[in-house]
Amino acid sequence: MSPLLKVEGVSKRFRGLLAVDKVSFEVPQGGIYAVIGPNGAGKTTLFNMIAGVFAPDGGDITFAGERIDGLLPNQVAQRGIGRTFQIVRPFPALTVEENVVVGALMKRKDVSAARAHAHDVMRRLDLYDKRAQRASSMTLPDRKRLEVARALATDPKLLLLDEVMAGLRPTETDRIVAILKELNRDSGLTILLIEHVMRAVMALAQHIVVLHHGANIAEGAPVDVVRDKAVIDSYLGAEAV
Ligand SMILES: Nc1ncnc2c1ncn2[C@@H]1O[C@H](COP(=O)(O)OP(=O)(O)OP(=O)(O)O)[C@@H](O)[C@H]1O
Repeated sequence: MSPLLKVEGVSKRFRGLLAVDKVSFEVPQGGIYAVIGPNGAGKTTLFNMIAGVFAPDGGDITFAGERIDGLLPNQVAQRGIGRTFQIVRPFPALTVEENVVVGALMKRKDVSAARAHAHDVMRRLDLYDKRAQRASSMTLPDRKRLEVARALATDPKLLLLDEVMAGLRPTETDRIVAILKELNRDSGLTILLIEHVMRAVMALAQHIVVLHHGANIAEGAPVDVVRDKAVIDSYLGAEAV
């Protein structure tokens, strides 16, 4: 089967800095893959290229058989890639429900259909009881789940998650991990996550890609990647293994 997402030799330079250096990997339909690596390794830049924020300086990105590198963010989103941001950015003055409806309207013209879909998504993310609350008054764990809900409301085939577990306690991390596993199992949602919280990576990912100084230094099954000497030296440290 052809992969849902194919990243081939993708690079991005910011002035003198090679932020992403000829990175290649594939994500199969229905997979949960993770990108890990130290701060500044190029993970968010890679996501930004997949999501259409930056065009790569070199390389190809193919999604569902179509080249998407160079498309604009809304064109990428229309094709079925939903994303969250490292710094959560819901509309603060809107309620939880209104925020999720905004996402749902991307693929729906009808507001009542968008609202019905938003209700579905909020139930899945344990946000339904908080739907009337303003985003600005939410706790961090709730805002993180709202960020996932907003992305999910756009009906993605591929969900890009940028550090959704950061700052959460282990019980809250486990709650999001369980929700993501359920979405993957029930709807076949393909997930690519950037994550520093290894507890979540090990619980979720079937395959890990490791970036360091922009380059892919290792990839494979989680059990193998965490024992890889280059990964331990550059990122995990010996105590993590
Ligand atoms: N818009 C930009 N302009 C200039 N330099 C940038 C820009 N975005 C990222 N960089 C630089 O590119 C490099 C990779 O950054 P990136 O944010 O992709 O790393 P990261 O792996 O996501 O890090 P973190 O784990 O801290 O989020 C860094 O040196 C960063 O300073």
